[in-house]
Amino acid sequence: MVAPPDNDVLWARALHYRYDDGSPGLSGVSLGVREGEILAVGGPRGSGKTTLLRCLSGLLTARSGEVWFNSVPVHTMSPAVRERLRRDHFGWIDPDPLLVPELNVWENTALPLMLRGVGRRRARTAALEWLERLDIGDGARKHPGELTQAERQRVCIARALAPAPSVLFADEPTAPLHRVDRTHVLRTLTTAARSHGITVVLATDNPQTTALADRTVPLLDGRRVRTVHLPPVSGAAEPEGRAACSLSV
Ligand SMILES: Nc1ncnc2c1ncn2[C@@H]1O[C@H](COP(=O)(O)OP(=O)(O)OP(=O)(O)O)[C@@H](O)[C@H]1O
Repeated sequence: MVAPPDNDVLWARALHYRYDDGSPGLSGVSLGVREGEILAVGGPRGSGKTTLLRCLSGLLTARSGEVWFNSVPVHTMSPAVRERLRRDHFGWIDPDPLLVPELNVWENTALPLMLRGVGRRRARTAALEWLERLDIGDGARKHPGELTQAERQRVCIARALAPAPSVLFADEPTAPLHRVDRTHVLRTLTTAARSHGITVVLATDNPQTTALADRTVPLLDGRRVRTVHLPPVSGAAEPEGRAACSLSV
């Protein structure tokens, strides 16, 4: 087992994953994520973005390959230890805004903090601060059923940021939002992550989203690819004069 570079908060080597029905999820993906970096995982639908985030976060165990978090091997951890790692150090945002319907907005937001042992009053204060930042403070006492889908997603983002996780995994976090909302929410998310030193791994097929990241790792058919921009073809009119192709690396 080769130890990962010191400055990578997350490091994965040769990850392979296959679903129970035989669908290939990942075919030998390696990558490193630096501390405080906002890394976008790009690629079209079905390219393996969600599978990669799940393997990196310990939600799925790769069939082969290694995942390290702060130089600690995750791939050899027992399920219980992996669960604790996720609870204490990782945050997750899904494309679908799932909240506990019986709890109000601030209680939903405070839940991960309370699961980490933070007292109710402190957890409530932190939750309210994050809800304000995401422009949903007025709805703190409402229940999820009284919110729009976009408002519920803002709550999910506040809930993921409130415990200041070491790494935030965001799987298409703005998928349910309107275009106008999208930029604002993404900027809030990335600014908050940067100011709190939170590393973000963001799955997206949206160029607007990748533009806010420090770096993009593109996937295709479960493999990392490198996009190569070819020089303009002389005599051809723009934009057809430029072409791009993807190579497996
Ligand atoms: N639960 C599952 N069972 C079987 N196959 C799956 C499952 N989830 C994903 N796959 C398959 O694994 C491959 C990678 O899917 P994945 O969801 O990781 O891609 P993605 O890039 O995140 O796509 P999307 O943007 O549609 O979510 C696809 O071929 C997909 O059909």
